[in-house]
Amino acid sequence: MSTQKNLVLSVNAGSSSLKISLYSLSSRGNHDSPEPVNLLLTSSISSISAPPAKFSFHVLSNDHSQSDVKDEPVDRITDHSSAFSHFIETLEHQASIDRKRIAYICHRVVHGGDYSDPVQINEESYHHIEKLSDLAPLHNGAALSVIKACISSLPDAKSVAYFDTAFHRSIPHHVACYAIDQKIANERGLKKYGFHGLSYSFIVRAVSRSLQKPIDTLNLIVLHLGSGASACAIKEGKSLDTSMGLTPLNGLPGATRSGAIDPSLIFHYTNRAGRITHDPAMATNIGAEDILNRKSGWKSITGTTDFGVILSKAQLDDPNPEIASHNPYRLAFDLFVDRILNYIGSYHLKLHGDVDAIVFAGGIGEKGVELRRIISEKLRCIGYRTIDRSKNEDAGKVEDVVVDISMLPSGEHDSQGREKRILVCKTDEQLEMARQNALDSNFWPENQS
Ligand SMILES: Nc1ncnc2c1ncn2[C@@H]1O[C@H](COP(=O)(O)OP(=O)(O)O)[C@@H](O)[C@H]1O
Ligand SMILES: CC(=O)OP(=O)(O)O
Ligand SMILES: [Mg+2]
Repeated sequence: MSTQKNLVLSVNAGSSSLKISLYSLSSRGNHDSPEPVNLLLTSSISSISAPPAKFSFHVLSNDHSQSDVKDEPVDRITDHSSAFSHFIETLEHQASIDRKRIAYICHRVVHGGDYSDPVQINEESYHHIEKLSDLAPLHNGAALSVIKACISSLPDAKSVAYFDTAFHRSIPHHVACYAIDQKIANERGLKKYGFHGLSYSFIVRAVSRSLQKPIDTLNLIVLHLGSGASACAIKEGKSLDTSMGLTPLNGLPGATRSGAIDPSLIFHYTNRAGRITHDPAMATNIGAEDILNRKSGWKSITGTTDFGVILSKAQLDDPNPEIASHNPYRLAFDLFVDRILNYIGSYHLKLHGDVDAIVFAGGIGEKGVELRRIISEKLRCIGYRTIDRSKNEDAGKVEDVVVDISMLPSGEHDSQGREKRILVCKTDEQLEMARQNALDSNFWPENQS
């Protein structure tokens, strides 16, 4: 058994899930290898916020059948930290991998404030991330609880934080600014930060490779639709605008999040609209942030956080526009389509119509066949390709990371040479972090040529 310390563990604390992947570094100096890391195992814990949580574990080896677990309900997983402990126990018992070989643990940290690069966790960076927790109430605290668990269960590995916000540092100042007193905005850092950045960076690279088009020529409208959902306008490979804002609450609705509302709504919703507080004396206060982050979205409209269930019960074949007034699943579906179209329309204009592709990603974007079909039909009037029914239905079944689901008459493109395709991308934030880690000379000086 190898004892080389050359493994990278990537941990992605989403709002409702924990996704973990373990990689080894590809042969050093092998520039032909498409990725600088090789996947050894993956694990995911979903439905953390809608128990029982479901645990999956998959080892990539010739004989992995004995160690595989698929969607096993685990009652004792109640939060991200217990989810991570369950993973570590399974790793110990099911996989013959020596934990001491893990050199780095990459943590997806959703809010990084003004950090533009990954940072190694030490007392100072830990406290900085902790201070930002109020700006990502469903995420930063969960990521910190996993970082703590790693420090105690994997003491030989170094933890590094990778930030969702970093990708959006290219958003122009006037786009990131809110129309409020600029002195207060500057003092308090009140601006659009944007999230899902690790996913967007992965997607830009994957689409560039798939379309064989350099990143700095790529214009995309990407829809990352998961428990949290956002849209991003990407110009020449960089974020131009995105739908989430100061916090991951703004923009599209999500599993338990309202998305954009008139900010005054909250004062009419409840007269106890205080802020979320960590002070136990105030624990009974139903804060505005709690209502909008945890008690809204699909859960509040339909009772389920699972968009797959919403699609199956939305009676999408019924063309009656009134159906949404008595079918809550249809209401959720129609409302989501409406909000997604708001962003596509606006980003299409911001990109002057020069768009290479609309990309669907995230759990809903990758699995929601009907959502893709209905949105794509509405995009034909602005020049996007018709989607191919069977390519759309099979997108989740093929191995490819990027699947073109549009009917594309070969060589056809608009006056700017852009083909306006519709793509599905199996995004992978864990791989994005591991890749960035493996290529970083600060972490692997001996691995660089
Ligand atoms: N068959 C399906 N069709 C549409 N959406 C689905 C399906 N299965 C799962 N989903 C949605 O995918 C979401 C999870 O997406 P994911 O991107 O993995 O979430 P997270 O934000 O936790 O990372 C679930 O909350 C569920 O709503
Ligand atoms: C930023 C965000 O909402 O992330 P997730 O969708 O993983 O919860
Ligand atoms: Mg996610």
